[in-house]
Amino acid sequence: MENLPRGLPAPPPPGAAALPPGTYAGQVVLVTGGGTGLGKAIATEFARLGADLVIASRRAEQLEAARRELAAVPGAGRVAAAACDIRDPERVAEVFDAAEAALGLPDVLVNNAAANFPSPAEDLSPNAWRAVVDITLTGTWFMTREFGRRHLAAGTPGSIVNIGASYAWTGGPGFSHSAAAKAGVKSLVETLAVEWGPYGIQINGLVPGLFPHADMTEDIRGGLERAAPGARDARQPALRVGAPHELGWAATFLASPYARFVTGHTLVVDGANWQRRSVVAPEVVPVREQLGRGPFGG
Ligand SMILES: CCCCCC(=O)SCCNC(=O)CCNC(=O)[C@H](O)C(C)(C)COP(=O)(O)OP(=O)(O)OC[C@H]1O[C@@H](n2cnc3c(N)ncnc32)[C@H](O)[C@@H]1OP(=O)(O)O
Ligand SMILES: NC(=O)c1ccc[n+]([C@@H]2O[C@H](COP(=O)([O-])OP(=O)(O)OC[C@H]3O[C@@H](n4cnc5c(N)ncnc54)[C@H](OP(=O)(O)O)[C@@H]3O)[C@@H](O)[C@H]2O)c1
Repeated sequence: MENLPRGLPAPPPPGAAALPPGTYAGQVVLVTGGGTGLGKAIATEFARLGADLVIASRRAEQLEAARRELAAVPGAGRVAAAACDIRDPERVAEVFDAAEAALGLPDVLVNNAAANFPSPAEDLSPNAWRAVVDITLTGTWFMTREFGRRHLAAGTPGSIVNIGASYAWTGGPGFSHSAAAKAGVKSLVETLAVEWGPYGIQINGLVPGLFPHADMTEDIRGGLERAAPGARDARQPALRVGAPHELGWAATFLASPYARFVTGHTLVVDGANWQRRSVVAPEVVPVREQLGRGPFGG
């Protein structure tokens, strides 16, 4: 019988936990951007394992809807929502104050919030560059700094997971701002693992491949083949895209007691898609032509 390529097997369905029940019972997990997309999927898997959750992002209404959804996850602990722009270090400190007062100092920080839109590099205004770099890199740093300072002062251990992107290594034509920011985020993982390891603070990166979801911004969705989570995709070695709960499982492992000797590492969950490079590749189409844009935003 002909052995047809089937791609990587589908994961178990949502609802299964990757770690023992209660792994995060009594632990507080703070997820930025936890009200949408992959952040919500990650928060869901921590909730399933008993964590108390804080989700933080700018839009209060959407956060509240997600807070209710997360509180209904079987096994979930308490769930709090904090409206916050992570570009504002004072607001970041207030989120930690509120989290400490309500639930305790977060044991785990997942830096998932980020900003991105496709643009030819030469078209980016100074403000467009700043918006993406300030949210993705500087916002991640403000959250990380606040988490680190509080744990250093308290003498307690903690674990950070930074959500990245594979163009931190490869560069990202059409996403120069986001790729530069994600390279910075990856660099922070490698630096801080060494600086803070002696104090019991772990920090790792987690890179999603293509994980389509309903909350994707129009800008990002427009540049992709529309596909349902886990759908078949003949252009990837896995022959499918990722299912958001697969990323959630990876995050719960990286921050768990079972990964205590793993730090400074960035785990790529993308079915080897980013390795698909060859000296013979599809014909070059300039980014400006791909995006259908004239020079300098015209
Ligand atoms: C490929 C797989 C990787 C996928 C990675 C992701 O999904 S990352 C996650 C994607 N999700 C998100 O990005 C959600 C959050 N995104 C956002 O809030 C927005 O998109 C944002 C990044 C622009 C930030 O919003 P702000 O409210 O801070 O900024 P604001 O709307 O004032 O815009 C700031 C500057 O960016 C410019 N700008 C905004 N969108 C632009 C676009 N599509 N092309 C060019 N420039 C743009 C604006 O004109 C402005 O510059 P001027 O003032 O000069 O006019
Ligand atoms: N989906 C993919 O295929 C893919 C691939 C590679 C990497 N990633 C990475 O995965 C992570 C999640 O992306 P996603 O696909 O789930 O996108 P998303 O749904 O657009 O998530 C971005 C989140 O960040 C929050 N956010 C943005 N700016 C913020 C700010 N200034 N302060 C606080 N929160 C802010 C947003 O909420 P508010 O707008 O309410 O603030 C939103 O919840 C990102 O780090 C992204 O780079 C995703």
